[in-house]
Amino acid sequence: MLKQRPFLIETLTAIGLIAAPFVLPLLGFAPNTVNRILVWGLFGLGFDILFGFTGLLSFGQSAFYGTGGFVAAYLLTQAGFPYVLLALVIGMIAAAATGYLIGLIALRRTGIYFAMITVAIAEVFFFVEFNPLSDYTGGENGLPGVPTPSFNLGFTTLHFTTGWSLYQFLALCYFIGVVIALRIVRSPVGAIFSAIRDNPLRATAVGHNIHGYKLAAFVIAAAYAGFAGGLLGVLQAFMPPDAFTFDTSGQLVMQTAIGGRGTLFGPLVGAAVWLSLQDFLQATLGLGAAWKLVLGIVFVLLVCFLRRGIVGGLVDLYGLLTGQRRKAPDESAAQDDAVAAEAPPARQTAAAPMPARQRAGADPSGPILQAKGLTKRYGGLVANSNIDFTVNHGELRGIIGPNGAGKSTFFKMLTCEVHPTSGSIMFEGRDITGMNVTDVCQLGLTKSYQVNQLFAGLTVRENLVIAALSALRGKFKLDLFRSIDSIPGLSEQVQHTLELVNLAARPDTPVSELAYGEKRRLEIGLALATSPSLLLLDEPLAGMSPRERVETVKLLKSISQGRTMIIIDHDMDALFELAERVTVLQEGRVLVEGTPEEIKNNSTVQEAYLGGVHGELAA
Ligand SMILES: Nc1ncnc2c1ncn2[C@@H]1O[C@H](COP(=O)(O)OP(=O)(O)OP(=O)(O)O)[C@@H](O)[C@H]1O
Repeated sequence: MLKQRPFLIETLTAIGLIAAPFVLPLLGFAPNTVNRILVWGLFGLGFDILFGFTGLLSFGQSAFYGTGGFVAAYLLTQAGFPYVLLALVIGMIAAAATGYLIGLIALRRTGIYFAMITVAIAEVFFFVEFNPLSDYTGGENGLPGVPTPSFNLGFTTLHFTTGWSLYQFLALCYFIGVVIALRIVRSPVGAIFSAIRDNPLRATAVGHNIHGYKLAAFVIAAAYAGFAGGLLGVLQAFMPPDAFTFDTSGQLVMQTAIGGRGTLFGPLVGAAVWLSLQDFLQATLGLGAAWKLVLGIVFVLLVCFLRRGIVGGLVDLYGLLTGQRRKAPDESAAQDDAVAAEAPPARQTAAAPMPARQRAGADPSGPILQAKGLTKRYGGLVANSNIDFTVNHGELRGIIGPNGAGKSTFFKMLTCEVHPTSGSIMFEGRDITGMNVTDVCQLGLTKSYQVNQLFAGLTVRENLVIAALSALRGKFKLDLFRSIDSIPGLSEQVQHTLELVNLAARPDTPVSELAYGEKRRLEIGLALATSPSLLLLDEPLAGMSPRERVETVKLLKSISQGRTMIIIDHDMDALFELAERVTVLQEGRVLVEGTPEEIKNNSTVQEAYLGGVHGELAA
């Protein structure tokens, strides 16, 4: 998430764009090169929202660049449409609509399969442009005669023709593009984009409809591409057919990687490097087609030694100088969980319990959760068998069982991460069997994970913001231009959670710099920030030192006030101290259920644990 410094980046961008015609010629930049850089930069703004912020690597942006470009060029050259700006906007809308339809298909897959689908779709567009639609697109000849814009102001007419004159129009378009992109990445939607990039599984689990948000990012990128495609036709007075080629998509990806993804300005800087190198190596040194060899070497060096690109490298350098270095998401992820340093002891929190969600009509004295006959089979393996399980409002239930007893699978079924083979789950009187994890979280049932599932590239506060946004905004809302700070109750809820999990002293610390115990507390905080009425904790004490365990048990006690919780853990002493009732699972079945005292003295339970933690039980 970009830091909220109102208008600073916008002001610097405006100054840069105004100064460019005076400074860049001194550095040897021709106006046409600068104009091409601006078009690529605008194209890249949308792509960076998709790739840099949302983590979706598309190799098919040429499809939208070409669509927007050819729609605008067709209107202006073939259909006699006189308004250049309006034609550009229509082209942009056509590209966005195309992006919506393609996104519906491509986003059904993730990772490399998503990327492959985008390549295939771009190839289809290239074919369609050349063959069935060649009457409209000009086929291999493209569409010549695209006019430049002029605006009649009544008392005078402004003409933007070529060179620095056209630059003014392109610079204004780029500036508006930057302002819109900044609004988007600073909005709640922008925050959720970053969460999807860092950990889509957890973004889903804290209650966000990530498919909807990914589609939004895809459409935004397509809209930017469409507008930039239209500008290409205006810039060249000709809409070239190669706008649709794979080279266009590939060049955009490389420019973004060179300039720095997730920075918005990376694609512009990457385009400046690419185009100036091209001009210098081809024209000045006369290397011809061999210039790409040099470019390839530059690209490899940059990717190896400046992983966050030029802009990312500069941001890191600034961070180093000012002591606020932010690690790249993948860099953080690599270090996540490798840090098992001893955490500072947790103080017992003074924060009052956060209000849990209460469904209208729910009986606050009866059962909040009822599972009947819950069975889960993985092929021939029965992980859970015919489990009947009831938890009442306000109860703190413990679940124990030897390794492989089926505890985590049981939790996964309750939160609808996996669907039961048979049986049913009622939550607050509603049948949630077969629902998805996002909807169940929105109803007020969520869990903290056995293995940390944090947003590794974000800070502690930003992590909690992602979770709190789901409770405050629902699973999907397109408030693209709203400042995240303007959401009522958000900062209070985040602050409250920070205090509850004793991380109020480290809100701006990146996740990668947290000690292991702190990460575990943040893991619990992520679940808590969604305001659940039933909170499941899967081994919250796992991997903690004895001192951390004692402190975390205190923390769990304070969290449990006014909340219903189910805790799985192997630490019997801790669980017997916390829970009012304990359910023992063995080989996927409920072995016995009772008060901690009854469980401790139960001979069947002791039998189940013989050779394991029998001593602990007897203690
Ligand atoms: N996705 C899966 N595919 C196949 N088998 C699975 C899957 N998930 C769990 N199992 C199997 O189901 C059984 C129960 O696993 P589960 O993780 O629920 O146990 P657990 O009690 O949580 O264990 P632990 O205490 O070690 O975390 C195990 O035999 C496990 O190998």
